[in-house]
Amino acid sequence: MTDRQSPRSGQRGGGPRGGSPQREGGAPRGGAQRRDGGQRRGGQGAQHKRPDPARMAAFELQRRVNAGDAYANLALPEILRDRRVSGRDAAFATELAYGALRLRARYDAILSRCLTGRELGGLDAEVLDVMRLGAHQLLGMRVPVHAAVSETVGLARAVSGPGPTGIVNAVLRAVAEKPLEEWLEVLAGERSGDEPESTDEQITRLAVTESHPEWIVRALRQGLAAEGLTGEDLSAELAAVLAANNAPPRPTLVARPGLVHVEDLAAETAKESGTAPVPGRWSPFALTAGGDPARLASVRSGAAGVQDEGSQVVALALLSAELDGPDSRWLDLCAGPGGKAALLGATALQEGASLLANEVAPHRSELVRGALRPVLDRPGEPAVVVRTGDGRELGEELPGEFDRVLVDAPCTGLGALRRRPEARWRRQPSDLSTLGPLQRELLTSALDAVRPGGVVAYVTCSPHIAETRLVVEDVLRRREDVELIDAAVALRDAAVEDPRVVGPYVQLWPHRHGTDAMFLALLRRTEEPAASSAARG
Ligand SMILES: C[S@@+](CC[C@H](N)C(=O)[O-])C[C@H]1O[C@@H](n2cnc3c(N)ncnc32)[C@H](O)[C@@H]1O
Repeated sequence: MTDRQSPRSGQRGGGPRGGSPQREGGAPRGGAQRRDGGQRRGGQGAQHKRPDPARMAAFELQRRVNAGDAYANLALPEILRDRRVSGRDAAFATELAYGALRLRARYDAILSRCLTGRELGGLDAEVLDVMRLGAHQLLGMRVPVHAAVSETVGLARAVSGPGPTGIVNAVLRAVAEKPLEEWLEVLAGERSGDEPESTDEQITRLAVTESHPEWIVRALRQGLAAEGLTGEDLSAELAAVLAANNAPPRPTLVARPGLVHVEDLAAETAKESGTAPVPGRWSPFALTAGGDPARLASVRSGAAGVQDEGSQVVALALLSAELDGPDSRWLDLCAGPGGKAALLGATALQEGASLLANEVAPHRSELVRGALRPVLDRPGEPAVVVRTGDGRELGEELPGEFDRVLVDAPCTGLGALRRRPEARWRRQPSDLSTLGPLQRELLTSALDAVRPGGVVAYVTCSPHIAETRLVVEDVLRRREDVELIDAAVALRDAAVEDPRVVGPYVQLWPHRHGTDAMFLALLRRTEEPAASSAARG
């Protein structure tokens, strides 16, 4: 234990980090270093040597994700372990596979322009995945052309036999003829006449050049427009957020208050990784560091964890919101896997509050238990407790019981696309029709569970207005015992000094804040529970 640094008294941990997101893991540009320490020989003799394990690992991940239903972040560690790929090779494999997954639409558009007399869809799926990996080495990783082409041809031979090697070689050589900037101009196309680009044209163009499904480009545009952006500002920010989604973030750590001091965690990470950690830009408990967080003793003990700064600051904003009366019973209604619950639980322990962390999925409530392990099962009251159950029922079961409630609602996750390379291709607009009613019911239940005068934070890791402000406005319309309070004020009190964050809703953005695109609304109960039920009826 260190001295008690509370979210409500903590100081910001240093100046703005600034700069754009870094390349993941600092992978080498000229091709991976071989596990035996030898340097790759580029093109010479590559036709007859086995593909290197890093590229094989990247290919296997592509296949598992594109042909199956694997999640890249879960499958990759297993693949790297099985293929004994580690260190710089693992970083190379990660950057290669994640980049090819994220930028699939961009690369497919380029590859199809380089395929003469054939349709991309007519290629074997394995061959197409090999080509995507080749394209990313050439255009996204600056691997020298001879190495990228010959290694990719070797990979094609290893996975599909000699048949496709000719076409892979020809297509990649054509890809290599232009740098990325020129390809992007080609994809953007020549527009004739002086007519300004229409919104639909802009969305179609960006969907290809920035590799996102059109419905997501449209949703992000709407989210930015909801903040009052128009014209060139809107276009510039839309392009910036899409680009930010394509840049892998470095993992951010949280030093859970009262369990480890952020400066001690910084010293630990510096020792472990050999690189200087960078203090958080917003959260006083955040730092960004190189190396593998899982190797840190503080992470293994649960005193620290990996947590995006956006997630940290929305939880801190709930605790900063002004409250009259008691402030000792907190609820996290949708707690799995437990990142925000762990921050709330550590603070609860410091401040003598209790926390009920609720999660509907049993396997995810086990994850919550794991995240909360340093603060669970402490003798005496108040306590940090994990419950498995449907959050929609909690408002009726425990009406008016809590002073502060977090609803971190299940959502499309469109705010975290940069860390989930396949998510943009898996999510569908139809997901909103199941999530919308659930989000409304969970928020309603949270408002029933909070006492009059208490505060509810409605949070999503999505900037899609259908799951952010429209949900809140709908619920507000149906109840007379709830008022919206300015989340920007609470966020400022908690940590975030950014004049661009204007209430009452708060929307963080990866291109502005370097965080996931977290949404936060704060609502206060104003009447007795009975009145709320009547109003809901
Ligand atoms: C966005 S995640 C929460 C993330 C979490 N707060 C954290 O910081 O780690 C939403 C969670 O809500 C859970 N969930 C979905 N439906 C629920 C329900 N009816 N009641 C409670 N939890 C639910 C999901 O299983 C998921 O774990």
